[in-house]
Amino acid sequence: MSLFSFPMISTELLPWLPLLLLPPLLIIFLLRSPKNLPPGPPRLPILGNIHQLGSLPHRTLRDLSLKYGPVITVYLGSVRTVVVHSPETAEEVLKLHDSECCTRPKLSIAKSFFYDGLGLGFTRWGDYYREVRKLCVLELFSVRRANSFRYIRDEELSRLVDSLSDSAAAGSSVDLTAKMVKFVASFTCRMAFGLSFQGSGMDNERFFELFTEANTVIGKFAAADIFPGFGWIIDRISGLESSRRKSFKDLDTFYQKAIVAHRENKKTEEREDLIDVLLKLQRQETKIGSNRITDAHIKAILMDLFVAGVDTSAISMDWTMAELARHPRVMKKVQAEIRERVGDNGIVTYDDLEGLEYLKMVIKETWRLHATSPILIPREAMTKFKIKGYDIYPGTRIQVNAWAIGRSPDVWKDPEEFIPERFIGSNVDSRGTSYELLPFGSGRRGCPAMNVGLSTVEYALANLLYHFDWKVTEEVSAEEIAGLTSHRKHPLHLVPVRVINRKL
Ligand code: HEM
Repeated sequence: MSLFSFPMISTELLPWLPLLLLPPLLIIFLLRSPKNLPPGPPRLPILGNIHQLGSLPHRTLRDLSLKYGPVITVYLGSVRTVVVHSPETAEEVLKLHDSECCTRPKLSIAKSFFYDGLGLGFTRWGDYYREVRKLCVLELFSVRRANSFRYIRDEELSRLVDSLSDSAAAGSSVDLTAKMVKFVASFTCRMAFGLSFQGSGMDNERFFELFTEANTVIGKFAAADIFPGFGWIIDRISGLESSRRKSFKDLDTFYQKAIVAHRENKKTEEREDLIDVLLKLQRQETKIGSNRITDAHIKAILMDLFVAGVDTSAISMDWTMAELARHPRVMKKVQAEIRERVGDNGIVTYDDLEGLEYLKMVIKETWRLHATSPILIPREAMTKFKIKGYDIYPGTRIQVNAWAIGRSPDVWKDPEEFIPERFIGSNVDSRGTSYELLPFGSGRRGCPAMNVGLSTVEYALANLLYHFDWKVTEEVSAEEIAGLTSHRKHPLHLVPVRVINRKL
């Protein structure tokens, strides 16, 4: 046999070839398949564990963790996902190994809705991400900038209180859920776009509609993210792809018109809004990484701001008011605190907020029971590391079950009860340094705008509780529906009773 000829296999052996190849293939498979993974439930081919997760995955995952331990592996289709369920393991992910798993997985929504990773929330880790986050934190979410928009929050709050006062005078019940979403959305719209625009046919009402549509589309589960290769076909057949495309196109057109209106000086609001800030940076040829700021960058940042900022703040207010309606003792106590501090000044000011200790406990207790983002936004491991001794391999998706940690009997006494007093003398903080309570996440991917979120929620709630008593005329349910965020299932209907008569 020449040195370069292939060894010949006798023709009688050919039918047995598959059988002969099986043992070496099996050995290769076993050697290559990852070892020492966190435990988890058995999975089905193709589907993985997706059929077990149900409509409220944070609850199902918590139940699985009771059986398998605080770190579990589940498969979303073919995507290996590790979910952690205790403060210690959350700290391992968000602090100890933060730098090794601070990227986001490549999700289809990032490409189709978030300008292919030009924004923040769904952008992969890297130089670009670091630069865009720095720009947002310094220029858009700073305390100084937040303070410059206080007047908008005041005006929108005054509008909300006036409309609630009208309902109070008529003795009629209001859909407080809708009113609070509208309050946050209007505030955010004015902060980003200014009050109104001339000649372009757009207004904040229209944007509000577009935004509501977008939230529905974004919350929907995409097959492309768990069945790489063929999931996109399912999304196309189910109509998800086309509804995402339509919603994106509508918002993109809206943002573009807003940018052009600003360039042409057609906005009516005198004061500087966020588009002004971003356009100024564009004119100054400021760079994000090696790129000059384009309109696409500005639109991507606006998209993040609306998607990440409006829903989360409004949901936090909604759950708090619902829990207060369900717990009259706590409602009375928090109102007494606010009214005693503010007296007949006619408005709760930002300075008053500092002294409202019980209100802060009420909000924390609400976030403990109802994490706005129950399993946070997924991360992805970039290197191999260990959590609680288990091996986490690059490419593994990682989720932190903040909802389960908030209800863990290992962490909290009477975890299912709404007892704000549990925070008296406790140093558990909501800003991402206490892993028992993670309303804003933590680490490199934690919420970059928590100051804006916290002050909106505290300020609005303090004033709603100062100006009105709230009569409960129907059962207030704590049922939830989960998407990217966790909403209450039924709108909150309460009857406002005006108690402080001085106008804002
Ligand atoms: C009470 C209000 C808010 C709550 C409870 C909240 C909560 C969160 C949570 C849980 C995350 C995910 C953190 C993680 O995965 O570790 C997040 C991320 C984010 N939030 Fe907030 N948020 C609020 C307000 C806001 C506001 C007002 C804005 C913008 C104006 C905003 C912008 C963002 C952005 C851009 C991200 C993505 C960060 C990244 O991936 O790098 N949030 N927020």
